Amino acid sequence: MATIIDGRNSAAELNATTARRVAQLKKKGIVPGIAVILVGDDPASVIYTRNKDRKAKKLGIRSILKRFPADARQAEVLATIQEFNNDDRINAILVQSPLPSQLDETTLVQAIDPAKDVDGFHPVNVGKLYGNEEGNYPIPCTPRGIMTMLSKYQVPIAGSNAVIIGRSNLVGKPMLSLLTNANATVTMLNHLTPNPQYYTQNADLLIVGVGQPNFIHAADVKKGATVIDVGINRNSSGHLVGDVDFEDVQKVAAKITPVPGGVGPMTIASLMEQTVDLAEWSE
Ligand SMILES: NC(=O)C1=CN([C@@H]2O[C@H](COP(=O)(O)OP(=O)(O)OC[C@H]3O[C@@H](n4cnc5c(N)ncnc54)[C@H](OP(=O)(O)O)[C@@H]3O)[C@@H](O)[C@H]2O)C=CC1
Ligand SMILES: Nc1nc(=O)c2c([nH]1)NC[C@@H]1CN(c3ccc(C(=O)N[C@@H](CCC(=O)O)C(=O)O)cc3)C=[N+]21
Repeated sequence: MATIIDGRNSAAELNATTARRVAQLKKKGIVPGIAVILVGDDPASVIYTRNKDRKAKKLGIRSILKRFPADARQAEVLATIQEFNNDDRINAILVQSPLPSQLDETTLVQAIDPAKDVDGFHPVNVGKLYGNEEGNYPIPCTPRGIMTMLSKYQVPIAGSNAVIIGRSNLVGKPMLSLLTNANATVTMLNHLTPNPQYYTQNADLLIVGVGQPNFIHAADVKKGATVIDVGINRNSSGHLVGDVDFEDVQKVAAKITPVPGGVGPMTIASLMEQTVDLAEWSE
């Protein structure tokens, strides 16, 4: 049976450190602040923003949620981003995705001050990660949380064969940069990849971010592999499930993340960590 990589426990540990860092900043009169912009009422986004808001307040981080109706205009969202850019009490800004189709996500993300870009989506920060640059810059929170868990559970990365399924800007692409920078040999699959098992069966580290329940079974996985399930789906009975058939895959994997309780809680903890990073870097 596989070791379960416990995201809740890892998140609790990280949040304790973040709370101590917030307390240190408060002694200097600094309160970290995050602003989340949510347009419309995509159910997953509503849950995610509520969890973030709750966690931020618990850790002593100022949290502002700015909500717009689904028919919001580009100019008004843009104006709000400018306001947060100019607000000294806010050092982290996040525009929740997905956005309604009348809004241009690229333009909105590029309007965020790169020093306040807590999602690490601004092209300046994307470029720094891609270039493996030194120094302080934000990186996407889901991949960051995954790297933290891999390190905590001593999963070897350098010299490993890593396979990522999915190529989004939020998950797959930043994960590709982080693993490549850490000296893994990385293969990234998409929906047109012929014979995906050819890759997955040779993966020491398999990262799955597709958005389909039961996408990965034991037969797809190399014995002794580490499997990271990023997917968040509802199954036919309404329960939250990942992309990996957990019961089946845990028979062959050495280490595996569950859903819920895996990547999700670490994403939020990493977002809080990075909010405090940005506050410290801007001191
Ligand atoms: N736990 C967490 O913290 C987070 C969870 N998520 C979850 O992770 C999942 C992925 O999110 P996100 O990256 O934003 O989603 P996207 O929908 O943007 O991307 C999905 C990716 O999966 C690929 N894909 C779809 N079908 C196949 C297939 N049959 N074979 C190979 N690849 C395939 C797509 O390929 P192609 O590009 O070719 O279409 C695409 O690149 C979702 O379930 C989301 O809810 C997301 C972010 C954070
Ligand atoms: N700009 C932007 N940045 C994101 O990082 C981003 C986004 N948009 N859009 C949506 C996805 C999705 N996402 C999740 C984060 C935490 C949980 C999470 O906390 N999950 C818990 C369970 C939550 C529950 O029980 O409902 C778990 O997996 O255990 C889920 C999903 C971040 N995303």
